[in-house]
Amino acid sequence: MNVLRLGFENFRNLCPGEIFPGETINVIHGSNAQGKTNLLEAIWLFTGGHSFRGTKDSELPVLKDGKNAPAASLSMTLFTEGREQELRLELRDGRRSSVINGVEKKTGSALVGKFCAVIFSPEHLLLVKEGPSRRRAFLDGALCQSRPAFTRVLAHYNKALMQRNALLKDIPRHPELIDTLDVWDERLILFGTEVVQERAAFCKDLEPRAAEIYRGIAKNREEITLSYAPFGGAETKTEIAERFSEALKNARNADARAGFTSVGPHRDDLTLTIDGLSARTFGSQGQQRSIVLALKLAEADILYRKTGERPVILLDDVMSELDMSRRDYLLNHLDGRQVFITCCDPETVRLMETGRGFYVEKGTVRQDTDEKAGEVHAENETPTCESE
Ligand SMILES: Nc1ncnc2c1ncn2[C@@H]1O[C@H](COP(=O)(O)OP(=O)(O)OP(=O)(O)O)[C@@H](O)[C@H]1O
Repeated sequence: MNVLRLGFENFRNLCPGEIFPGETINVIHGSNAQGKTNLLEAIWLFTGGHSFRGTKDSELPVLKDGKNAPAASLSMTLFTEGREQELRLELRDGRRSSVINGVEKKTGSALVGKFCAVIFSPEHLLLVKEGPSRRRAFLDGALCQSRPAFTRVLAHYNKALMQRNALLKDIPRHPELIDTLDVWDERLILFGTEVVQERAAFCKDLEPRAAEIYRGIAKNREEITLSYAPFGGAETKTEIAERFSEALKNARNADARAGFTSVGPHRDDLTLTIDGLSARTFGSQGQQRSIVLALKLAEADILYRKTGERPVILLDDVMSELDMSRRDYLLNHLDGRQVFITCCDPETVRLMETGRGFYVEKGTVRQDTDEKAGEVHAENETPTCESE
């Protein structure tokens, strides 16, 4: 799929306007705090997801006299499913509504599945830098997008886990309740086994793709591995269920004392290595950035294989800490994908062999005159918001 046009009105600091992106690389450049990420965020919201910066919907419309305006409006012309489609997203009083090809929908979630994108923002570096929960969230998020049925399985597992934990907290006051744990153990094993199998199958799919992309980014100088192997690497459904059941039994008394469930897929990790060493402990800033990028781009490829539509790639502030050859990979070797990259350095635009540049200043977005190399910005005069 390809974004052909994006329109924005009253959205954050962006001056009302529209852009016509190219179908390959689109570099959005400008100084700090001019509105580059806001533009990326406007595109992202068409996935139906929340802001990737954790902002509430009511805070997204433009600030006027210290208050957010009541409404913001975004529109997109998208080429998908073999034709042009018109999408509109309205944010009014913190609520979303949408219009898809002229048909009004009461919710913004009606857009889910219409527009697909994969986002990399600096916060995603926590996927390598922090503990296992970030990596589990990455796996589960990617699985929910590519296999919607997984969302239900995960919800059932989390519900059973919550109920088991509530029961464990009651046991010190009512020791006789310990026998009723069996019911919740059964449910945890039923859904947990499926969670583990789905994650393991996804990682098997993801690893060769991510490794190939990483080799491209690092110009074949480094190798990465991904490993998700809970319960001693058990593979079959029966094996996983047996080992999970055994682990729950062994941990039962300790869990009752602690008041929570200490074993299961909610404690799993995805191990990432670069040249055999833990990416979290030993990876440099550039290597950590590169491995997260490889995971995200591989996730996009898997989505493409499952849905037949290539997700749009949104890369926010990805260039800093990457050397020239890694930048060159992102700008010139992501063939067949529509990519939006934000950066401060106008030199980045000159490294791009084909694509479009957009210059953002004080919320005004202008397309560069030079289609190929994006010779800085079109007009000589400083663009300003009409409302200023
Ligand atoms: N609701 C809003 N209304 C008006 N302005 C806003 C709103 N939300 C954020 N801003 C402003 O938008 C400006 C641009 O933010 P943005 O994150 O897009 O910058 P950027 O160009 O990506 O900068 P950087 O290179 O530093 O990441 C900020 O100065 C911010 O204060």
